[in-house]
Amino acid sequence: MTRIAGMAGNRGRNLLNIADRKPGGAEFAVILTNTEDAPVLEAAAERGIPTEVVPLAEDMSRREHEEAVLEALSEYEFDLVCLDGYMRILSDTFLDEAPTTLNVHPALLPSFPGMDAWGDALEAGVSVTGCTVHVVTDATDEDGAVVEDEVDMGPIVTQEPIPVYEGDDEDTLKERVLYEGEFRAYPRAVKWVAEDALEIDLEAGEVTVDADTPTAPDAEGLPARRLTASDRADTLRYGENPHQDAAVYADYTCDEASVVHADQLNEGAKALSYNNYNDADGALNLIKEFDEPAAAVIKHTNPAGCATADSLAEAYEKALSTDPMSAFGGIVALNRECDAATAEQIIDSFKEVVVAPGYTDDALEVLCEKENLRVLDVGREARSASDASGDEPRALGEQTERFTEKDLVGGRLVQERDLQSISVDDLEVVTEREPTEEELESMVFAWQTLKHVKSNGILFADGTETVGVGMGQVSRVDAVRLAAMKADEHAEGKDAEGAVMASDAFFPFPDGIEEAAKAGIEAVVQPGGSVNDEDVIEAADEHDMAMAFTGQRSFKHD
Ligand SMILES: NCC(=O)N[C@@H]1O[C@H](COP(=O)([O-])[O-])[C@@H](O)[C@H]1O
Repeated sequence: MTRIAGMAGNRGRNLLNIADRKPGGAEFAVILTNTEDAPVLEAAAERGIPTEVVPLAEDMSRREHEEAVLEALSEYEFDLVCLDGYMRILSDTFLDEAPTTLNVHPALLPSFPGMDAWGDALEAGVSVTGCTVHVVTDATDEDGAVVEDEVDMGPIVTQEPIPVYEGDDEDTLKERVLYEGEFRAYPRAVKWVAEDALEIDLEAGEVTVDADTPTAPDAEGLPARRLTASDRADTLRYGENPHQDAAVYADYTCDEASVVHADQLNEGAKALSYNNYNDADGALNLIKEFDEPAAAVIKHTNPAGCATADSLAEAYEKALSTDPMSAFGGIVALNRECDAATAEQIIDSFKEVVVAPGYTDDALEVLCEKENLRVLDVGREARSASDASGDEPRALGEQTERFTEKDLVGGRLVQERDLQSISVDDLEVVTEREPTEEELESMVFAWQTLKHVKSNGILFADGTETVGVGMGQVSRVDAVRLAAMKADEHAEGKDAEGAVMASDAFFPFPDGIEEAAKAGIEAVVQPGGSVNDEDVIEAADEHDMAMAFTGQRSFKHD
């Protein structure tokens, strides 16, 4: 276990923070100050940490004081020294005898060394400053006099950026640097030491972080520390509910067609709400799956219906007729320029938002009749390559963003987007009956659509249109029942008879197949991989169903 000797001149906030968090299990052996009334003494004592005071007597030289400090510390065992506002420059007298000594400075060194890091940062007009944890190196000459250019210049261990906001003064900026910056950076550095992950080469002036530790960058592109910057593009009326404040932030490096960067063509209409953004993003992601003309209607991020067809109007009609009641107040996404025929259908029932890669003039006129229908254009350049007139435009379906993230209390989950895309060749038929050509096409469509349904998700499809969606159930068999109920009670002009069922994970028991058979399902696509696969296949064979395994899952939990 790493034991630390802390040295502070005043409050020692960083030392106390480290003492409370014990990064990598590190603990304090002692905290020493050179000031008798330093507040850190009481706070350390409260935590049961031994303290030492080594005042700087008037006639004491730098080296004599450092020798006295070493003497006081000789009572303790420690393998790391952490400075925190210890306002004495240390010479080789101390540093040669002490183990690795770290300090934190409230700026991104080598910018703004010295005593007024915040003032200097504000005066320079930087929009980002931060803090630096560095190894302390000798900044004195042979006589023990300070060499200003050497102060705060030891090898950098880690840094933390902090934005400077419009209207910041020294106090507000200092607060942010000290608490949001230093409270992250210093424990990180101590953790690395405690995990033996740091290699410090003082001669070369270099610090390297051992690549085998979980804190080091990994080869897959998931960085040890994720720094993302995005700009507030808009303050929203409210969040998911009226009592929640919210804003949308934009990442200007994103090349992909996106709702965040879409133009709202009927500017006079209400601005998009938090839920509109979220649902429209889900809708756009769904129709990016398809090359053929595709339409989807989304409610609460789940598809109420989705279809591909020869024309956009036909695709929309098929998507809507899956569950027109649920589609009320929904978000429509299209993967082709919206034409007048499609627009006429869209305004036929209440919809909140339509998002498409462009609109004909006639379509726009029709859509703008509806005051509260927000019309979003994701841009000509985002159009499907086949029907865009520009020079090699980015295809709408081209997905360039690699990761998604979800905030958790105290951290966040980051993962690669689910960019899986299957073809008929990927399907492994496991039943006695082979699927027909139409069933195979339907399986692929159902699978790509199901990727956008919350788990546990079940989707019934006929041809390339949905007929029933069972979303977000805590049991798979209930999801089947829900899809069957939707197909039976809500779908218009179609039902589950002879349809294909897709399941986003394997069936753990044959009951899901039994329910599907009752609904009229004749073919199933699912990942496979259950210990009960044999029983599930047997149930499918009994009903003369064709079943194919994808070999991969398509969970979507949020
Ligand atoms: N170059 C070192 C340096 O500037 N250190 C600064 O002193 C603070 C501690 O003082 P405090 O105990 O008064 O909060 C530290 O938080 C750091 O920002």
